Amino acid sequence: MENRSEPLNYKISCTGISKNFGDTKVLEKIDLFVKENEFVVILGPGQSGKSTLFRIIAGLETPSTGTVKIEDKEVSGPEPTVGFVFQRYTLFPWKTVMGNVEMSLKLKNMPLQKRREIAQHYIDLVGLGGFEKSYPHQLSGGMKQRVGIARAYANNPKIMLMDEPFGQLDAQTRILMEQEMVRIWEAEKRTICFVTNNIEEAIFLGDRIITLEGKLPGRLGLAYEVNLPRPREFTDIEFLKLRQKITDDTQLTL
Ligand SMILES: Nc1ncnc2c1ncn2[C@@H]1O[C@H](COP(=O)(O)OP(=O)(O)OP(=O)(O)O)[C@@H](O)[C@H]1O
Repeated sequence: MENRSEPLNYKISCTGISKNFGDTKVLEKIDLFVKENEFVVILGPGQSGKSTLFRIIAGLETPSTGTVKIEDKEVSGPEPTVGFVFQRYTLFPWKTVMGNVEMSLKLKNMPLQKRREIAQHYIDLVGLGGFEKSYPHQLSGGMKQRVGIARAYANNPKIMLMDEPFGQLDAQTRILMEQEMVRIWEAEKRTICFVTNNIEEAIFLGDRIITLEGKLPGRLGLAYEVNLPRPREFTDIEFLKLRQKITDDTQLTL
C-alpha cells in the first residue's frame, strides 16, 4: 500500500529525507505525507531512526538530503508550531502541574490571566483538574504523561510529535492512556505523528499506520489504513485480523 495519496495540501510533507551521522546512515529516502488532523502512527522497533526523523520534522536536526515542509513552508530551523511529547517525562520538577503547562505561554509573555485560562482548559481536558498545584514527584507515570500532553496542547501546535509517550507505563496504565489519547484527540483534533513499537497501540490509535523498518538506515515500509470506528476494541475481529496481518508482514513480535 502507498503511504501517499494526491493531490492534497498536506500538513507535513517529508520528501526524500536521508540522514547520516558520519559513516552511519540512519534514515534513507523517507517520503512521508500527513493530512491535517490525521493521526499517523509510525510503527517500528528501537534504533530505527524514529527520534531522528522527528527531530528533523521539528527542525532540530537538518537532513542530509531531502526537505520537510509544514503546510507549504520549508522547515529550516526549530519549528515553534510543533509540539513534542517524549517517552521520558520531561517536566520541570520544581514547577507545579499548572507551572509546567503554562510554561511556554509564559515564555511568550502571555498575560497571567489568559495563560491560566488556557492552561486550565488543557489540564481539565487531560483529566487533571484538581491537581494544578501538585508537583511532578507527587504524580504517577500516567499523570505525568497527561501533563506532558496538556503542555504540548497548550502551546497550540499545528503538529504533535509523540515519541513512544506510553512506553514507560505499566500495561494497565498504558491501555488507559491510549483510551485517553483517543478521547483527547477527538475533543481537540490535531495532526499527530505517534511513534510506537507496539502493534496493538498502533491499531488502537491510528488513522494510518506506517512501518519503519528495523535495521539502520530506517526506511518506511508498508502502510495500513485503519478503517475501524473508534473507540476500538482490542478483541474485535477486524482489529485482530489487522494485528495478524501486520505481524505476518513485519515479523514483529506481538
Ligand atoms: N546525534 C547523533 N550523532 C551520532 N549518531 C546518532 C545521533 N543521533 C542518532 N544517532 C544514531 O542513530 C541511531 C538511531 O537513533 P534514533 O534515536 O533516531 O533511533 P530510535 O529509533 O529513535 O531509537 P530508540 O527507539 O532506541 O530511541 C542511533 O543508534 C545512533 O547510532
